[in-house]
Amino acid sequence: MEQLDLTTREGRFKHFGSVDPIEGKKPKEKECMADLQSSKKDFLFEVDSVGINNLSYPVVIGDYQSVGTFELATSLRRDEKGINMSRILESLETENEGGVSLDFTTLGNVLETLRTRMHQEEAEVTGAGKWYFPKPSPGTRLSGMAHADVEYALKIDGNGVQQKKLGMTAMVTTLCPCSKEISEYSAHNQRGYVKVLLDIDPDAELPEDHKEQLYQLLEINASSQLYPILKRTDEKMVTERAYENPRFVEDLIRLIAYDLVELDWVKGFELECRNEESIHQHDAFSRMSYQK
Ligand SMILES: Nc1nc2c(ncn2[C@@H]2O[C@H](COP(=O)(O)OP(=O)(O)OP(=O)(O)O)[C@@H](O)[C@H]2O)c(=O)[nH]1
Repeated sequence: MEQLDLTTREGRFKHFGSVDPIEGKKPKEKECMADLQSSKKDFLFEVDSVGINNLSYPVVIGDYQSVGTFELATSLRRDEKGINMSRILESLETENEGGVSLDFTTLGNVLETLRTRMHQEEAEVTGAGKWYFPKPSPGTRLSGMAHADVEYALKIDGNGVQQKKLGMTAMVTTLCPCSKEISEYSAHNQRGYVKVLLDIDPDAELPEDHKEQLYQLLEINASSQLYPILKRTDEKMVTERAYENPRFVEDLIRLIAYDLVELDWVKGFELECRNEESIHQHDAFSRMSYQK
């Protein structure tokens, strides 16, 4: 039995079962290693998308750093076995300046680098994260940090941008019109989630304040809005505003859809409203899609 020195880390590791590495027969230098991914023959099909997802990576959204989640991929030709996946992260790193800026220009740069380094025709990315921004209360104008979830999706090929999508999920207040109508007092209300995925015209000029525009039209059509800081005077305002503007999930989705159709940089959209019902254990939802 080997006498182990438990005062050293090496000794403790062996004591707990670690073994020495073997000499091995396979090459250790990169030039001598098999490169399976790059092997060429007829692999039966081309592949639409191959890459990585569920990647957590720092992002900058607006004025703040945030935690991003990414999916990045390229197409793959029929005569190639695989892609060199390490180049995906290398491409993302080229735009890392205290996080990757979540906007179409920066993501476009990442995709151009990726497409070139990977020698593939198409490249695509979806980057999502929480966008933080200051939001003042409706009466006292006291500002606190609010947030909405945003998603930028881009797909390019040798001819330029193929697909450009902008997603957002915002939280709102909805007050039930039926409950208001039938009850002697009060009306049940709840926190609602409005989720939109916009198909953006690649040729149109995307306004600088597109996030703000989108957030505003998602929440302004609801019964009332959510605020970080509310004093009593503010609380009275939002309570009464909700009572004055009752909305079913059906009302909300139609009112938002009207505003979205009016945006000239939007080609189409998928929209969902979901209420976490305060009088049920289940939720209520409405969903629609629209192409101009
Ligand atoms: N294609 C492919 N790669 C995978 C898969 N699973 C893991 N990998 C990756 O294989 C990568 C290593 O391969 P490459 O990126 O091709 O490394 P390399 O050939 O030394 O890189 P280059 O010098 O850029 O050619 C690692 O980043 C792994 O994440 C898979 O299912 N398919």
